[in-house]
Order: sequence, then structure tokens, then C-alpha cells
Amino acid sequence: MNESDTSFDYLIMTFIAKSLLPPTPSAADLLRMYKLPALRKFAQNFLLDPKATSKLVACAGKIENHFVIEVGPGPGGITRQLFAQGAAKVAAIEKDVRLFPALQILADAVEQRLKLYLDDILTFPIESVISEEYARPWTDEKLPPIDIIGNLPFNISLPLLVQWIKQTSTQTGPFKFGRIPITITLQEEVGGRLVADALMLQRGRLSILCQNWFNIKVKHIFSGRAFVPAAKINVAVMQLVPLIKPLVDVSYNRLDELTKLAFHTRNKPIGQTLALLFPLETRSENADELLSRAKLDSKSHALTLTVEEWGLLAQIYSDIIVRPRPEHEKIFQKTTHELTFKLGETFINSNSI
Ligand SMILES: C[S@@+](CC[C@H](N)C(=O)[O-])C[C@H]1O[C@@H](n2cnc3c(N)ncnc32)[C@H](O)[C@@H]1O
Repeated sequence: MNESDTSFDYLIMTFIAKSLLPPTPSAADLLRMYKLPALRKFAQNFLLDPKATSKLVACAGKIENHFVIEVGPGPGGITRQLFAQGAAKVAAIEKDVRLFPALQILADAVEQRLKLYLDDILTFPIESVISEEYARPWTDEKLPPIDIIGNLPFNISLPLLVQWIKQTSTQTGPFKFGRIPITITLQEEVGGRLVADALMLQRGRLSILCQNWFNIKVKHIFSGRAFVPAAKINVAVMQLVPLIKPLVDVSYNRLDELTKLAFHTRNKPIGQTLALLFPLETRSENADELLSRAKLDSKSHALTLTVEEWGLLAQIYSDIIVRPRPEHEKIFQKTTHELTFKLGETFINSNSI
């Protein structure tokens, strides 16, 4: 938290919070009242200090009259700040049933404006709770008055992020309502991977996938001590705003397949790695075509390539594998199967990035 967040700004926030929210016990009081220890299985590291929760919500920008989807409200510390900063409505999805009596107190105080859902955010259809009145065309410069906000449970942050990137790439799920900005906490190291440029060691599959579809900013870094219980690492507040046009118009699956393979063996020259995408019988011919059409040297390394170069590679790869060559298709399927076997479950089939 920097200097300017403390004194005057904080007094104003507190004043506004009081004027917009009827008096209710604080999130910390609710945890004490209901005797709710944080549970590891739900990756619970609560943000209870109102200065910290107001900072997190401020990272989302202006949310006045917005519809907010909150991931994992916990005892409601961030939820109350959403109302304090003017959210019109909040849909909060929480998996831990123990927290509902505490959250219900807040829901009663704000009447119909807070809807609670006992569910798993990984399978919850977010789009089903957003009403059409908040939608904006994808191509509008102006973002829709909808936000996804959350102090995410670390154990599901990566699969959730991957799901949102996929949905953004096809403008489906909640993103059928427009370019909804996402403001979330991630481990600082993971946040670093999202924004890592070419040549940075943190650069990986996640950097390429995120940067192709989002404008990403690190908005704030919390020390692990800001959380209850304290987190062992620093935590970054990241904001991801979907781009009107991706850097490269390419399918998520192709870009994912290519970067998964290339960053798995990131120290090898790209020519060697990318050749593995193709069946043995056509390997050298296809790999040569891929590199020459992308104007890349076979000795380049994964870390040196720009998102645009990855995108172009994925487009050409797509081109090559969908070519109508029945015998090629057969061989290709066989080789992919062999690859899965050779490199093990964790490689081709894993979600790990
Ligand atoms: C890091 S805590 C944050 C809690 C609260 N927002 C705060 O900042 O104090 C993560 C929250 O997500 C909830 N959670 C964990 N897994 C979840 C899932 N799959 N779906 C929905 N909520 C989940 C946890 O129970 C917990 O309340």
C-alpha cells in the first residue's frame, strides 16, 4: 500500500462506504462471530483490512452502477467494498457453505443487490446470471459495465484463467456480453508470467496465450502479510482487459498446442522442437515449410519469439495440418498418440502451464 492510500483517500473511502452500506458487522467480526477458521482445501487467505479490500476494488477502476461477478467472496470483505464503491449488483459465487450465514447478513443489508450462489466457479455458468441490459458490442471502445473481480483461491487460478482465455478467444461464456475486464489476485510469480516479454525468463505458454487476447496490467502488489492467514508469497493484483482484436487471429487450441510443446523443451532450438508436431514421415518437410513461411531461423529459441511470431507459426501449422491429405491425417493421429505415450501424461494432456 503506498502513502497516498492511507490518510485522506482512506477517510473518504470510509465515509462513502458508510453512506452506501447500512451498518453491518465487518468481515473480520463475521469470521469471529461464526467461528470460521480459514480452510486450506478452499485455499482461503482472506483480505480483511478495509484499506486492503478498498485498494483491491479500486484496482478494477470505476465500478459505479456496474454488475460485478465476485469469485469466492469468503466472509464478504471485498463484497462490501464493491457496494461501497457503487456497484449496482453483485453475483457472488462461493464454494464453502460455512460462509453463507455471514454473507447472508450482508445480502440482507443491501436487499436485492447481492445474489449468492453456492457453487464451484470452474463449472458455474457465469453468463446465466448477467442480464442483457449490461451487454456492449465487442467492438465498442467502451467496456461493458460488468466486471469479474476476485481474490482468487490459488489452487484454481490457473484452470480458471485458461477457461477465461478460451472463452475470450471465442467471445463465449460471460464474454458474449462484451469485453468484460477481469481484476484478480494471482501469486506474484504467476502474474509476472502473464506480462513477461520476449527474452524474459518468466516467458512461457501463459504469456503468449494471455498477451494474444488481453491487455494486461499489474495493478498492485500485496505483501503476503496482508492476508489472513498470511500467504507465504507476495500477491499481485492483475487486470486483464480483452482486446478488440487479438494480436493474431488464431485458434486458442493451435496456439496452445504449439506453445505447450515449444516451452516444454524451451532450451532446444525451435526447429528441433517444432518438428515434433508432425508425423515422422513428413516431419522434415513440414518443419522446413513451417519455419520458412514464418521466416524464422531453425536455431531460434522459444524465449526469443514475439506473440506475433507465435501466432503466425500457429496459423501456418493449422494450414499444414488441415490440408486435405488423407494419408497425412492418419499418420498425424498416430504420431500424436505416440508423442503422448513418449512424453507422458503431464506433457500433452496436462493443464499445467
Ligand atoms: C483467497 S479466498 C478469498 C476470500 C475473500 N474474497 C477475501 O478476500 O477475503 C478464496 C475464496 O474462494 C472460495 N473458493 C475456493 N474454491 C472455490 C471454487 N472452486 N469456487 C468458488 N469459490 C471457491 C474460498 O472458499 C474462499 O472464500
